[in-house]
Amino acid sequence: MSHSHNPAPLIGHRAAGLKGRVRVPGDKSISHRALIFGLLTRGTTEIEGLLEGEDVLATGRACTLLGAKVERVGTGAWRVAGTGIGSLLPPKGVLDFGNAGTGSRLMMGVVAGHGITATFDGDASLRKRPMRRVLDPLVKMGAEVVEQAEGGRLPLKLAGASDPIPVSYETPVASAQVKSAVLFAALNSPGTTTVIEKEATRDHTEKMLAHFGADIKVEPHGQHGRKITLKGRPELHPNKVIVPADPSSAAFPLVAALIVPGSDIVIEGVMDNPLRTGLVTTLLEMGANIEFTNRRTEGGESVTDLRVTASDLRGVDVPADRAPSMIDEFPVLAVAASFAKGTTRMRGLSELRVKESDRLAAVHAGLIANGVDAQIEGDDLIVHGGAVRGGGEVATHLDHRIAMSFLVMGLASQSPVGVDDGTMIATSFPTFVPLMAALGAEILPS
Ligand SMILES: O=C(O)C1=C[C@@H](OP(=O)(O)O)[C@@H](O)[C@H](O)C1
Ligand SMILES: C=C(OP(=O)(O)O)C(=O)O
Repeated sequence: MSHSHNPAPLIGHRAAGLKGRVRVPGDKSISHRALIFGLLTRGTTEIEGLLEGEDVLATGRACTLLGAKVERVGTGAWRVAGTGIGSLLPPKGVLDFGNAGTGSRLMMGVVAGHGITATFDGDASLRKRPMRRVLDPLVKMGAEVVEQAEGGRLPLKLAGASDPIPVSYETPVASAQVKSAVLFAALNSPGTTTVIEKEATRDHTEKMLAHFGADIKVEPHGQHGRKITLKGRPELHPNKVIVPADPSSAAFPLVAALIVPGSDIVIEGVMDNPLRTGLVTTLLEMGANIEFTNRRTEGGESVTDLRVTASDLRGVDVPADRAPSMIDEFPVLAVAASFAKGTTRMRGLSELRVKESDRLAAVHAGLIANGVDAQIEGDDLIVHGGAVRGGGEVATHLDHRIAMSFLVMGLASQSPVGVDDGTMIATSFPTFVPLMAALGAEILPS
């Protein structure tokens, strides 16, 4: 499927202190999964606080093509009438996931576990991303890759197995998408599947499996890992999903408030699942003023309000084993590090090379374009902070997080920072520009 769009360049201007209270949209990871659980549950699943971003909407369309009735009943309020496990329909069209790695890979797991054939496609960014990491275990479970672009890439056609073979699978990369694809395929398997991860990654699929009544066990494995055991063919029961605010989106106003002098903001109800809080941990080590108030549980996840005031940051060493808990936050951490006193070293970033863009290269290039002294050494990114000149135009390579990170940089640099295209921001945070404006930040078309 060819996607072309008109790039919309944006520019972030130097701001006076940011002020106000905001709530960022629902978590993207949980939103994708909520729709997929709706599809796999017979009966009606109600969702509150769904992220209405392009990535998640693409997953909703795929669920419709696979037989669900997906209905928007209010802002963020959705209803999914599912077919149930084992009863998906063969899709009449291509499953087009646009820019979304998560939607495409999770749905490959769903399709692999059913006796149907589906074609998966996406935009120019998604077509470059590696899919073998999910296809390898799914083929072990009996699925067949009928057609694929070179290197196991999209577009590809996948024929699922009507009786997927239960497996014991150790994920070779720290990836919640790979883990989740195997678990979704295993849902229609006549036996018990085990997934082992050496390093724990976000556990939303596991939590939601339990929430919908599946028989799942999660145990510690080794020093940082987990072993997940799932019994196939459960009868999932419809259960309401309340989606908490996305910590990966909260990261942008959070870093903005730290680096813009005079800022004092509150970001409400941010999910603080410990497998998602690596950025906050790191910023606290850097000397950030972040207060956690009103901690409570929402939709089975712990959430908290974050009060953030402008801070004098200092450079730190970020250990590689923290990377999975902040994998999408490194671009904006690199921006925070640019304003910190001293050097920040972020270790073990190889996975950044296979996101919507090669984020290691894109972040490095953006820093250099704005006068920040930075190097890549192996899989590490090193940023020497201080006053940031700005004035650069950053190539975003169809990557929403690169766009938002450098617009945030422009709010505190000496000269404004431009990005060549802001359209991809709509994939994960469609209200980013107005939300930042409500805090007093000027992000304008250029
Ligand atoms: O499972 C998920 O919802 C996600 C997992 C991560 O990807 P990987 O599994 O490739 O690490 C993350 O980068 C992505 O934004 C969302
Ligand atoms: C990596 C990301 O998403 P995905 O893999 O779903 O495209 C992201 O949102 O930063």
